[in-house]
Amino acid sequence: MTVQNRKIGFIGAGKMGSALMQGIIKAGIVKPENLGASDVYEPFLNELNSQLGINVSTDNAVIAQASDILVLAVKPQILGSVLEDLKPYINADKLIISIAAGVPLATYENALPEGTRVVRVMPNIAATVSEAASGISPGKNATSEDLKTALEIFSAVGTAVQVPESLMDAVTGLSGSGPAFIFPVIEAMADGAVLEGMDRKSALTLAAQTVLGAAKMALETGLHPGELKDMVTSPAGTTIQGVRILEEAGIRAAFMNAVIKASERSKELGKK
Ligand SMILES: NC(=O)C1=CN([C@@H]2O[C@H](COP(=O)(O)OP(=O)(O)OC[C@H]3O[C@@H](n4cnc5c(N)ncnc54)[C@H](O)[C@@H]3O)[C@@H](O)[C@H]2O)C=CC1
Ligand SMILES: O=C(O)[C@@H]1CCC=N1
Repeated sequence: MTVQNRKIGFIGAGKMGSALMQGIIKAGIVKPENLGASDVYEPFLNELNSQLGINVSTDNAVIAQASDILVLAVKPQILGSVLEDLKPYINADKLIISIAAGVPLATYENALPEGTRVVRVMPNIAATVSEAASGISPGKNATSEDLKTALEIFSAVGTAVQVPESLMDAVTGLSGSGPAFIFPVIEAMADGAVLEGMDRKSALTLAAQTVLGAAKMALETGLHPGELKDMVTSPAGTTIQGVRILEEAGIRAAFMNAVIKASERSKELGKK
């Protein structure tokens, strides 16, 4: 069964919930009238209702009852109380998809009624522009159809891969948090060009397109990133001078450590 004609509800319509809803509507896999969202903050709901034409409510129970697929998009820290509130409205006919960082599948399976079908997903904010990178792990009661459903939803807003649950914290540190590691790179590279005299708008356009182009080459050529770097660095040229500066600054260790630290924080959030 495809997701078309099934009702998808979001509990939490903040940054990630609304990014996903925008991406899903843009992809056309679900009609706005089959999409719903609840949040404690009414202005977010009003905006989504007027921009996307989806159903909204400040009552989680209303959205939970109306949905075949329920996406949990609230902070991990409040998930426990949200699961308690939702419990009376959940049964084995509904598929629960959670995007909360760190929280293990077992937490949902233990908190919700016996047999509840849960899939854990870690997407990223680029769902807004249909370029999310998502890791997906099905829970013990999820069927192969449920996994297909999750893959269909998250492939519609970018690229989605199934990963063992043991790697979900690594997915969180890498692609979940990753956009926030790259935005400062774009900003800082643009700053360099501004310092050289370029206007800010052109500098940001060129910096962002450079990141996009490099990412596309890595994905489409399948070449090792080191080989791609070698294609740019002419002997005694400009690039190798910049590469040396980045290596002196410890850029590789900095990025590795950022991913590791974020993954560790994901593990910590899951223990609460
Ligand atoms: N922001 C991101 O890039 C990503 C976030 N996530 C996960 O998505 C989840 C949401 O994160 P964000 O959207 O960034 O946070 P956010 O703070 O923007 O959104 C959370 C929303 O939940 C609402 N909320 C609070 N209590 C509620 C309740 N009792 N019932 C219903 N709604 C309630 C808030 O008003 C808020 O709009 C988190 O679990 C996070 O780990 C996952 C991947 C990427
Ligand atoms: O920072 C966070 O906790 C969330 C999870 C991944 C991206 N944002």
